[in-house]
Amino acid sequence: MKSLQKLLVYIKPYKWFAILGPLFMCVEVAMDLLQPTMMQHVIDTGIANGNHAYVIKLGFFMIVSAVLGLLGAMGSAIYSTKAAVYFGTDIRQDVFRKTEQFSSRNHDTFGTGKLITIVTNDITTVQNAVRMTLFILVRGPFLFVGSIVIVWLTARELFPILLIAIPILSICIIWFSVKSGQLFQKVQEAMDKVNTKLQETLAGIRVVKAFNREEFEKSNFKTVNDMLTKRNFSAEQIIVSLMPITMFVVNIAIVGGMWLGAIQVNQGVIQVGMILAFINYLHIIMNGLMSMTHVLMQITRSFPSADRIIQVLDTHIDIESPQQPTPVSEIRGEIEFRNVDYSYSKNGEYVLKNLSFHAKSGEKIGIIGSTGSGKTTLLKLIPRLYDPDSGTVLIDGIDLKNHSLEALRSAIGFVPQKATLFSGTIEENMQYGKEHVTASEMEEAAELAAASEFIHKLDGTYDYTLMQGATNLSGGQKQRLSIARALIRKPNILLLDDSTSALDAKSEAAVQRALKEEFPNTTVFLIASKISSIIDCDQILVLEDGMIEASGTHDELLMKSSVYREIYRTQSGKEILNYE
Ligand SMILES: Nc1ncnc2c1ncn2[C@@H]1O[C@H](COP(=O)(O)OP(=O)(O)OP(=O)(O)O)[C@@H](O)[C@H]1O
Repeated sequence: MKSLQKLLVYIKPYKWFAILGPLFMCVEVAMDLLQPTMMQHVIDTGIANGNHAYVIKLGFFMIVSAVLGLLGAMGSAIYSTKAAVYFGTDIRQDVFRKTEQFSSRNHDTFGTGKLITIVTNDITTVQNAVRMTLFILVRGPFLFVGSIVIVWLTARELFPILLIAIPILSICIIWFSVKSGQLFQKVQEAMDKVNTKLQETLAGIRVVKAFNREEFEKSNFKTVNDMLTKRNFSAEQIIVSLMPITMFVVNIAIVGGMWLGAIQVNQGVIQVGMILAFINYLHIIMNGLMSMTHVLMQITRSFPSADRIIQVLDTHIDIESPQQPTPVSEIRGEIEFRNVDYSYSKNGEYVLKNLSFHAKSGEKIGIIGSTGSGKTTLLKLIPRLYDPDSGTVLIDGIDLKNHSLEALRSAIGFVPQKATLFSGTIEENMQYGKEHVTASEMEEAAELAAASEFIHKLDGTYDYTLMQGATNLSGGQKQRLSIARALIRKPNILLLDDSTSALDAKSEAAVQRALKEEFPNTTVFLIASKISSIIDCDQILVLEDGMIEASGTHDELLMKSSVYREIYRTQSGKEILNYE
């Protein structure tokens, strides 16, 4: 409820549409309410007395009121829809902007499946609730209250029937609205699971096929899909069973009205036209109540959706640029970790434990260690994708948290473990590295990343279009493009997370050489699984279970690190005998 109220600020810019919609609706409702009374007069005054002129006159008024009603309904539909659609568009834009600002930890908390459900389903649900509220909510109470008032004024003899029927109808409607709200919350949760499963399976479809796991995934998907169907079914059942129940109550009321009316017509108290008008008003009352119910259901259904949207919009972004960053003319790339601890979950085990090291500007730092020892996590702390739980990371002697986030990230070239490229041309992907990139800059970066040769074989070279996930490139080609994209910005800090693993030995050597010769002042962090990839580094960090087991040059580590020696022995087949 509160969340929906909070979201209503998004209607402010479209307040005129939101006012005009219900105003037009008032015209329609007024015209609808006039019809039965006019009909009553046509029967009781015109037809009963053989007054043809009166019948024609009222018939003309009835047509005019029907046309006005139609115009009112159209105007209301147009303006209500405009207000609701723009409202939804603005929220979608803000939710997208917010998720872009999310830190990696914020992302981990929500999960991609849930975020997609929020941007697609939840916003549409809230948008529909606003549209229906503007379009129908005014209509429902107006028809309802208007009919009751008119029956009181013109057919008071039949009013007792309403006194019984209306409370019964109201109780049914309130119960159905509350129940449907609870059930739709469960529908949304089931929808999250379907989205997450779908996204995961589609992203990994090649692995699914290669391992012949189609049947397994099919049955997994069936489980979550069946759950969604079951919950949808329960929720929809509630909605569809409301109409027959309401109809039943109204029909009983009509029978009661006719019975009471017949007695009074016999006694000469009322005329037949009044009974017909009363039955019409009963139908209008039911229509009004049904409209209100649909809106109430849509509104209660939108509560959980609004909560989830607000959850995103109100999420505290745990990594933000400082209000007053320490002014620096240029980030040189001297990096120091001081007693850094990091854990992915608040009370979880530390992935990095009391980590300390110092890298001078322009140094090449190799990182090696067993799987899950924390290498990638260490790298991710440098562009502040995560912040340490304790300890400090300093660049050029200044705590990372005091650097402008934009300036910091602009100084860094990052090549993630999994080469992530976007659908679009190669040039557009290069522009991720540098916005206004020239043809010669692209060529230079591609050359350094050993990507030029294969790009020139592609149809359209830099205009070649990559499909979603760059599935029309090989793993090695994706890696090279990903490296070129990082090099194109001539970064002062370059982070390579096992980025040459899919390159052949010759290409890897070419990239290593290019880094050394063309980027002598760039501090490079190079995670590798092969010692040969980091053998020439100025400093190598050996990570073991989140701690630095040892650091030094290749020769120093052969002397002092048993872990490093073991890796070397396994990879080269050589024993090192002369260590202390
Ligand atoms: N987003 C995450 N949420 C929770 N735990 C994570 C997350 N990412 C990594 N971890 C855990 O943190 C630990 C270190 O992971 P990390 O990716 O840093 O290791 P790594 O040394 O780079 O491994 P590899 O050599 O396999 O790439 C692992 O135990 C991993 O399960």
